Amino acid sequence: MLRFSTAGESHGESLVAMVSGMPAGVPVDLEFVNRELWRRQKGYGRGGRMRIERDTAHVLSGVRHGKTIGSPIAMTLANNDWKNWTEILPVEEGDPEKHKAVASPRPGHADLAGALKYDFKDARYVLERASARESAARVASGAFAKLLLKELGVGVASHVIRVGKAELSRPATWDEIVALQAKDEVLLNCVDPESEAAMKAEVDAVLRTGDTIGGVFEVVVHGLPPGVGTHTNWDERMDGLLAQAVMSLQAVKAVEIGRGVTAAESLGSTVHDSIGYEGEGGFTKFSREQNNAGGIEGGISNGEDIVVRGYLKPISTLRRPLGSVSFETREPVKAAYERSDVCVVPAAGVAAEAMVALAVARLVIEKFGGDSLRELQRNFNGYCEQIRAY
Ligand SMILES: Cc1cc2nc3c(=O)[nH]c(=O)nc-3n(C[C@H](O)[C@H](O)[C@H](O)COP(=O)(O)O)c2cc1C
Ligand SMILES: C=C(O[C@@H]1CC(C(=O)O)=C[C@@H](OP(=O)(O)O)[C@H]1O)C(=O)O
Repeated sequence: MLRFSTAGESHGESLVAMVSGMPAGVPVDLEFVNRELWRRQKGYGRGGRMRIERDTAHVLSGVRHGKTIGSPIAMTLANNDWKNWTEILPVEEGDPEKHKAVASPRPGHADLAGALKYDFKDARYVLERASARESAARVASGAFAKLLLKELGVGVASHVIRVGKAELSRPATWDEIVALQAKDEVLLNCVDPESEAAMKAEVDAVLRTGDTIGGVFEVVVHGLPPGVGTHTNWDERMDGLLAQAVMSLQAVKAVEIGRGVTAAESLGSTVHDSIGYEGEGGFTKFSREQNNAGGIEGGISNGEDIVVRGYLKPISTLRRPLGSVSFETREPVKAAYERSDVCVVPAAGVAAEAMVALAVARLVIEKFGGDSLRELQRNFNGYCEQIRAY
């Protein structure tokens, strides 16, 4: 089974990622892994921390001579900011003068709930791990899942469809979304320049007022055959696994598959994707005129693009902080503020690509099996032949 886990605090020495269950023989392009990390650092509205970090994966195991060897892949990603925090977060008991406690919890962050739960008077010990810094380790792990999927002709990409009130004005094609990934500059990762300008204006407004803003990203999986995932058990359904994978990202508060949200207010006759039989293209001769289902029916991929949207709340650390209460005095105070992102929709989209790639790769490995890429590919191709001849 493909599994991954991460360790590391935001201002600790390093993030750690471990991916196990990858077949042997998958070509590993480290430049690609590092470019994925670069993409996650970008986007209009990110804070000062992203000028300090240069995320790079240091692979310790599981790869030899440029290919996976079937054993767990362990990676570290250094936190450049760590050295600036050795006095604030001393390894051993430090100078209390220099230890700046986060003692006025930020509404919306994990500070208060975490401090109560772990019995801390300093929410810094909570935010260190709650921080979305951890999503860099997810992206490094997800890059390996993408490399595997690429060998089967499956691609995963994301774009931004909303920032605040500014929405993408038209649907995007797969080619447009993929083209965004090749760009050397990332503004709001939007396929339409006019919509992107409107999104930028939303970010500019909150930059001026000391506020923050959320939005919606969309992740698309292209080239996946029908039949991945299953209806037979609740915890093996592809839609359920994708929802958990994306919802687990910091600040994602809703996940939508296909047109899930508007489907709830629409008639069945307009929502469901009529089935045709055109005899050309695709994995089978069956075809759809639209893809409101987002490529999943009954928890099983149906051969259309998988479409998953993540809805992000606005960032909770505000330059003009909300009201809070001091842990020490219990008096009303303003919530803590040091520095912060104000908009992270493009970055969250990149992290969600990684989560989606990991979830899909897990189901692909479960279905097609194989300890080596060659074996997996043989099983995959055999199945594709079978459904083509159905
Ligand atoms: C890429 C990314 C960057 C983030 N940056 C910040 C930030 O700078 N400041 C902040 O308060 N929250 C930031 N967040 C969100 C918090 O990590 C998140 O709100 C917090 O951990 C509480 O979790 P929850 O929102 O999922 O409940 C970021 C989220 C993502 C995905
Ligand atoms: C470090 C990253 O994001 C961080 C996520 C984050 C949070 O609270 O989630 C808070 C900020 O950290 P800092 O307080 O050090 O500025 C972001 O920069 C990253 O994305 O790599």
